[in-house]
Amino acid sequence: MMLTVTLRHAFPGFQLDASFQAPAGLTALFGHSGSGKTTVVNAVAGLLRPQSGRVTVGDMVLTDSDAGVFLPPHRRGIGYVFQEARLFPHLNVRQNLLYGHWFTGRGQQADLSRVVEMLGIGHMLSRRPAALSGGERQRVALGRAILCHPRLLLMDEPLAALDQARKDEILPYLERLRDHAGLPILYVSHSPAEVARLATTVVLMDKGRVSAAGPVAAMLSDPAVAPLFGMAETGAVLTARIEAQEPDGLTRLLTSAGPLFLPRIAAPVGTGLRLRILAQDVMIATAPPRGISALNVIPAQVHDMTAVPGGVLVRLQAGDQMILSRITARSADVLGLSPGVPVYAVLKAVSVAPGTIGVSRG
Ligand SMILES: Nc1ncnc2c1ncn2[C@@H]1O[C@H](COP(=O)(O)OP(=O)(O)OP(=O)(O)O)[C@@H](O)[C@H]1O
Repeated sequence: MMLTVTLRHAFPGFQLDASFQAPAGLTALFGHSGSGKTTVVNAVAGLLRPQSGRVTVGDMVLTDSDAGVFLPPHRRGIGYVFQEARLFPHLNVRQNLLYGHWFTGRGQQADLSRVVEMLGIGHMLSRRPAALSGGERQRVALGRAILCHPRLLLMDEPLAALDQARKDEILPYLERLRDHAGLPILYVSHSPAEVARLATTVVLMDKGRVSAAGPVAAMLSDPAVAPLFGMAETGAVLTARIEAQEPDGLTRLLTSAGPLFLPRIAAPVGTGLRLRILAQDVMIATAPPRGISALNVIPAQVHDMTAVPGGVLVRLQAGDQMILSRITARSADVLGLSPGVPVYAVLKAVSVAPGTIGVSRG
């Protein structure tokens, strides 16, 4: 199932001209305030009729200006999750989940059980929303959206109103949804950390246009794109698999670039992970360093170098993955770096915060 979007719409002083595709998985719509994200979401939802455009999910046409098609919001089969959960305060969790479902059959029961289990909300079914934390309320809102059997989920900054602890609590459920629901999720976010952890596809918006779009790992390691997330947030995403839990408290990971050691990650051997490695945490050496505390020394090759404010962003090819490192121009010069030069990327084990590590299927 794929969402395809082509939109043209003019407001006084603002022109939207955006096209992108969102495959199954989570597509993050990312961009500055005023870049047009909400306008895109409204047009996909059917709240804004674009002056011209076409929106389809699978073989279902939601909007087609040429053919005069414009389905109203309630006929689009879209599940919504907003910043605030918007649950009914007088209904308990179970009633909130089932709101809008008329018939009670065995299929529906099985559905409910599956969703309740996926979101870990079984123990709160008889509680009212007032007795839930913000994160728990958002899980119920997710459940309600899925139980309507949507073709597409629209999420507009669903974590923005939560503190970090509540965000951490709900992120694993969003990962499960992304990996198991089998439908496109269009997810508006301002947070590079969320995009790095959750997105399958990233669509970058700038002044009403799509300035770049593609798979998350390629997007976040692209020197032309990464700095737009902010220099301190610039970093590549690596996929890895837990290979062993070591007796001294480290977890040994396998990546295509070689082994990686991080402080204990509480997940079973074999679990697929997604690691966000910030460019400012990666050092470069031209010979294998000795007598150094950093545990991770990854053989790599300079792919390209881009001048950025305060230094140079070096893209390193390690195995079939890309790592970014931000160093000063002087260091780049002293090391004699240029494309093709073999190097070692050096990473402190503790620089990858446990809360930023994502779990992915496969
Ligand atoms: N109904 C409207 N009438 C006129 N201008 C509008 C209307 N809706 C949006 N705009 C303009 O379109 C531009 C894009 O707005 P939009 O809300 O889509 O941006 P955004 O990327 O979602 O921003 P934010 O991250 O702040 O929510 C803005 O300049 C806004 O003022």
